[in-house]
Amino acid sequence: MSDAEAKIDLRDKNVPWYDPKLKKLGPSGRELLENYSKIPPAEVEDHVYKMRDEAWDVFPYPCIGEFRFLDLAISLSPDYPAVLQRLKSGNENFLDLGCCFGQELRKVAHDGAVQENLYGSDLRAEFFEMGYRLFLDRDTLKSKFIEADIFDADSALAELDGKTDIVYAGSFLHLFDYEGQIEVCKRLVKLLREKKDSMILGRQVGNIDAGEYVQATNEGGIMYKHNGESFRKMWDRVGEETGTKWRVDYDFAQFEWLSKEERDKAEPGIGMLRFSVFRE
Ligand SMILES: C[S@@+](CC[C@H](N)C(=O)[O-])C[C@H]1O[C@@H](n2cnc3c(N)ncnc32)[C@H](O)[C@@H]1O
Repeated sequence: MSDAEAKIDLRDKNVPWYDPKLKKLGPSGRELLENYSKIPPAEVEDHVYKMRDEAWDVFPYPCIGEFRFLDLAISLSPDYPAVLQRLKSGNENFLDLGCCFGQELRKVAHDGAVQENLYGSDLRAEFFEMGYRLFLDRDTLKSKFIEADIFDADSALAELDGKTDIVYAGSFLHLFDYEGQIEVCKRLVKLLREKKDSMILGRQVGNIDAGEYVQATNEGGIMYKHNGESFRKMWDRVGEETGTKWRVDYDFAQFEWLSKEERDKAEPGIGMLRFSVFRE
């Protein structure tokens, strides 16, 4: 076991991806906690620290250690207005895949989506409990959470096969190597409704120089970091192997939350790939 793996096992906080201090709580995260969860503004930060540390003990992902679970991303997509319109209609289903706290699901619920049509899914059901406690909505949220391993074709997620219109996959595909990502995408093809414009949107860590990188927090220790073109090629292959066609829109940007100093120290070429993949 490597030193990093041992620290992960022990939930050690002395790792570069555990920020002792919240640098800045993004306005969308704060808005959600104050207006959806009705937490008094002066109590928001203490609540966030407490819940972050509890989630760290479930699994110490960088998105938890760096508080990125409150840096809401779905509404930054250029496709968000159309997605929201579709989810307000009451005719379409939404799945937040690898939802962790389910923050993006809460964002669309808060923005007016029909809650009964929203699903969250994760390998670790402990995160669903954390989500209710973070957002204080156990008795009000009408959405459903499904415990499932995305690689298990017989999991409870099968109830959504062919019935899902929109999938959000935030910081999810990058948990796997290239072949793992292909397998997940094929599973998504099965989950999505066989209809033009059923779609997947999301974001994940990428690199201008696409390829496999060592990442201790990933199962298997490898993260395939895409650039836009490699991501598009992956979907071409998924299409060929499933007899389907997909259009990929993307943008790639440097991590906007890093200071200039942190950016200078970061891995060369690293950035965030944001994508929307539409069935044709
Ligand atoms: C890095 S977090 C991303 C959380 C959230 N989607 C976001 O955008 O911040 C990845 C999540 O995927 C879940 N996960 C990891 N492997 C999985 C698998 N095989 N099947 C389903 N969920 C998985 C983890 O438990 C974790 O909650």
